[in-house]
Amino acid sequence: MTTNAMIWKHLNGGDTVTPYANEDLRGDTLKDLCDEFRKNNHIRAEDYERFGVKRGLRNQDGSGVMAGLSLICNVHGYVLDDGEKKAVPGKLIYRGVDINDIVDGCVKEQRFGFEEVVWLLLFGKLPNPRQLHMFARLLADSRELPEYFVEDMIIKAPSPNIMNKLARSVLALYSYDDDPENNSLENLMLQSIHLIAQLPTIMVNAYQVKRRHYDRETMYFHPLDPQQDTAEAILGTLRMDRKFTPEEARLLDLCLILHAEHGGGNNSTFTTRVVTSSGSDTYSAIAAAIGSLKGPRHGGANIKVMEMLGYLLRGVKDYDDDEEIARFLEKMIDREEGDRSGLIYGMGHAVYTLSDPRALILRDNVQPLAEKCGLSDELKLLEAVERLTPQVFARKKGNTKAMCANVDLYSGLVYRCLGIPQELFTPLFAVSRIAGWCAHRMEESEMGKRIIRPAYKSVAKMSTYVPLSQRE
Ligand SMILES: CC(=O)SCCNC(=O)CCNC(=O)[C@H](O)C(C)(C)COP(=O)(O)OP(=O)(O)OC[C@H]1O[C@@H](n2cnc3c(N)ncnc32)[C@H](O)[C@@H]1OP(=O)(O)O
Ligand SMILES: O=C([O-])CC(=O)C(=O)O
Repeated sequence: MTTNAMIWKHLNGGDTVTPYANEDLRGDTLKDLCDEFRKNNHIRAEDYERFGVKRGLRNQDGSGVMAGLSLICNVHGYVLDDGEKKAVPGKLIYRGVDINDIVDGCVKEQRFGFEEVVWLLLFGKLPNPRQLHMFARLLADSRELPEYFVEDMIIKAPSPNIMNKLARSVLALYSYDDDPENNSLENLMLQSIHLIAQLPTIMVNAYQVKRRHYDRETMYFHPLDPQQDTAEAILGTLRMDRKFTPEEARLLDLCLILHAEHGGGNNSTFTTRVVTSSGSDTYSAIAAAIGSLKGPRHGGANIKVMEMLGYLLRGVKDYDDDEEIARFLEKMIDREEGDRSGLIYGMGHAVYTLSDPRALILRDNVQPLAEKCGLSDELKLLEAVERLTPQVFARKKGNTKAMCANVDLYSGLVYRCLGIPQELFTPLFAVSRIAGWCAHRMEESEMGKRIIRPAYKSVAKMSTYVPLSQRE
């Protein structure tokens, strides 16, 4: 019997009752409740325009409403020419340094870059060799979880969804912290370093327990090796035989570099800033950000891309036939194919127009690997999605707005080449993006100085209070 059922039984004097009376709710009652909601809740589309509401905090041209100043990142996707938005190739700049230069530097020197990026994001300047060495060792030494945390919080409370488990584990770490409510810079720094180091450990442990509990497979709890950098630690604890090649670890490291930060306005980072601005604790802010990233329009799109690929592989007969693929994509937009959401995952972006630099780097890296990994058809189809979606949109919606592949289109193929299970794709995004979240939390806490509080225009009509006995 589940805990809920037991509590329910207790409350009902020993009679077993369905928890939350779900059985009753599933029938007509639930339908009636939803009908009641629909009857009383409708906002006319024209009212948004009438009251100048910036839906999704967007200006008329799709650009984001300016919500703050930041030193951390610049996401450059268009230029304004005489007030008009002009599409340009995308640029991603961490603390003034172009992401392409960071990647090229690490590739040239054949070394890991994630630790360097975390330092850069948190402190504001590239580390020197001594600082980098010290910081990489500090992160490695901080990866262990508190005593009995895995037993009490992960093994005893598995989740079928690793993002859900990450959020719950981060919240649970609050009670293992001696000073969780202290929002001084020193304490935020300490908590940030611990969380950045521990999230990969939580992810792998949560996955192993999920395997055992839900998939009835063997789970492995390999000890951490304090000599390993983040990407190596992930592969070394995830794989049954603990083995991986330096090339594999560097490819995973590349993914971590690319996902680490994306400005203050992306949904999960803005969530961090919103929660931080209320003065709440680090665990609440990071758990909320994980919840945001999980969504299929944000980081969760990397799993949805693979699901979409499955629909394409099954639904398209000739993978070289652009017309057939385009027709399938049109049906996806019309909610007749795919997951019926109307979305083509991995395509489109709130800021980028001609290109997302991360998607280009990931595509360049997966192209030479796809055949060896047995993913040639998958790559061919994703390239077709990238090539054809803008045309399909132009045909369907009659607009020629520039639209590009985003970071989520090719990341899943890279992970597949590394043998990483699909359910870890979004958690890996979180393991990397937590660096950006922490940097923004510190910036918001030190420099924001105002609770974030936008307004909602009320369009409700006044109505008189009617005593209960007189209501129909
Ligand atoms: C890490 C990341 O978060 S990257 C983004 C990952 N998400 C995805 O890949 C999901 C698919 N893409 C999308 O849903 C969108 O492109 C987003 C969420 C990324 C950006 O959304 P927006 O900034 O609102 O997009 P934009 O202003 O260009 O689009 C407006 C219209 O095009 C639609 N649209 C944009 N992209 C897509 C898409 N990939 N598939 C279907 N429709 C789309 C929007 O739903 C909207 O339609 P409407 O005007 O009829 O309401
Ligand atoms: O910036 C955005 O809106 C989404 C995105 O690409 C990210 O968070 O990496």
